[in-house]
Amino acid sequence: MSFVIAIDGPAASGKGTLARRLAAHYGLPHLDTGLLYRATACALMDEGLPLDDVEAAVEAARGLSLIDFDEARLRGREMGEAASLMGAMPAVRAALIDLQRNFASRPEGAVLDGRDIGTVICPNATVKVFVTASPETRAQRRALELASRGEEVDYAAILEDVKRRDARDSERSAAPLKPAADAVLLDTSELDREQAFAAALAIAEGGRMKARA
Ligand SMILES: Nc1ncnc2c1ncn2[C@@H]1O[C@H](COP(=O)(O)OP(=O)(O)O)[C@@H](O)[C@H]1O
Ligand SMILES: Nc1ccn([C@@H]2O[C@H](COP(=O)(O)OP(=O)(O)O)[C@@H](O)[C@H]2O)c(=O)n1
Repeated sequence: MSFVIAIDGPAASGKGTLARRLAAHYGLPHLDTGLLYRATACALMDEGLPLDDVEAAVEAARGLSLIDFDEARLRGREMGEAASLMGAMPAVRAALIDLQRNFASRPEGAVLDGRDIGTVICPNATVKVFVTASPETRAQRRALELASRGEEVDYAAILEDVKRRDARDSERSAAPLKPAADAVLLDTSELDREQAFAAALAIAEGGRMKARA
């Protein structure tokens, strides 16, 4: 039976960390779909094109190749902001659907994390988790992450980034950030990485058992 786990949530909530660990636990492939939006923005920047050029963004999205991703660059602060501009363009979202659904349709299943996995990309996922944490907690985690990557960090500016991105992602017309009706909410504000993983694993096991029954 194919086992698809959809993890959604706002910026720096811990989606990627949980998705990676669940994928390793179950031996499933993992796709961080935020990287698709980040790589689309990066392609425009590299060509010196404005980030509101919809046609160029769609072309860049269609031309993405998962194996070419320079993750260190894509995960920088500037690219997160630019990616959310890409995510607000319905045509860019449409151009990325097939790649994500193909990834999710592997026979064994897959783990995908993003903003619209449970609502749009994989509405029939076996398990859906919506990960949240307070904006202050998320900004703190992102600041530590960026500092560990060698970026200069300003906590107040990162908190502003997180709030601005939350608002843009939640208020856009196409696939806004929101929990699917059948998603389980997981607030990790008070949980360390191990506790958050244990909670996510319990949710995943619950969904797996239910699907088998
Ligand atoms: N429960 C947690 N407690 C503390 N730090 C965490 C927790 N979950 C994730 N992190 C850290 O927070 C940062 C953002 O997590 P990440 O999984 O990349 O979030 P997202 O994919 O939602 O943007 C990473 O540096 C990660 O190691
Ligand atoms: N499935 C997805 C994934 C990301 N995105 C967009 O891409 C941006 C970057 O996503 P990300 O998951 O890499 O960002 P973080 O949550 O890691 O900060 C988000 O702010 C969204 O606007 C999206 O619209 N849909």
